[in-house]
Amino acid sequence: MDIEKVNSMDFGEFVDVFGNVIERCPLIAAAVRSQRPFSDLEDLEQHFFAFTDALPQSGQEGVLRRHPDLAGRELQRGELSAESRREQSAAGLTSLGAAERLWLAEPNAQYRARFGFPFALAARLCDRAAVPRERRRS
Ligand SMILES: NC(=O)NC1NC(=O)NC1=O
Repeated sequence: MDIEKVNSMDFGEFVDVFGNVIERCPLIAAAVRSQRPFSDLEDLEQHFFAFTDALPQSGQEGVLRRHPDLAGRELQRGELSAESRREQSAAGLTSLGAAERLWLAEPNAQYRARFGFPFALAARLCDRAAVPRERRRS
């Protein structure tokens, strides 16, 4: 994507395109847009990092709370964002059987009960093909 194009996007278009860079937090994209112009896409990415890093702990926990559980209810109900669906699919979570889903539901619930937000990880990195050969366990 061309950075000139990004810098010239109006508010609605920018939030449409980048509103889910931080899962279900279009407000962050709206705030980042105010920091235009960006020198390139890496610069744009750095602004998202800087914004989320600068949030107080309560804000960062709020961001985590917006994440759907891995292989959770939203997936079953078809309510994942396109990005989450792609990520969970890359990790094989969209094709689990009922027993495997149940097996994951328990630790998900325990984690949420203990910390107050869902267990979250970059599911797409769980795709074996995305892990460099030398870092694979088996
Ligand atoms: N809970 C959690 O990690 N959710 C997710 N992670 C990810 O990469 N996509 C998700 O939906």
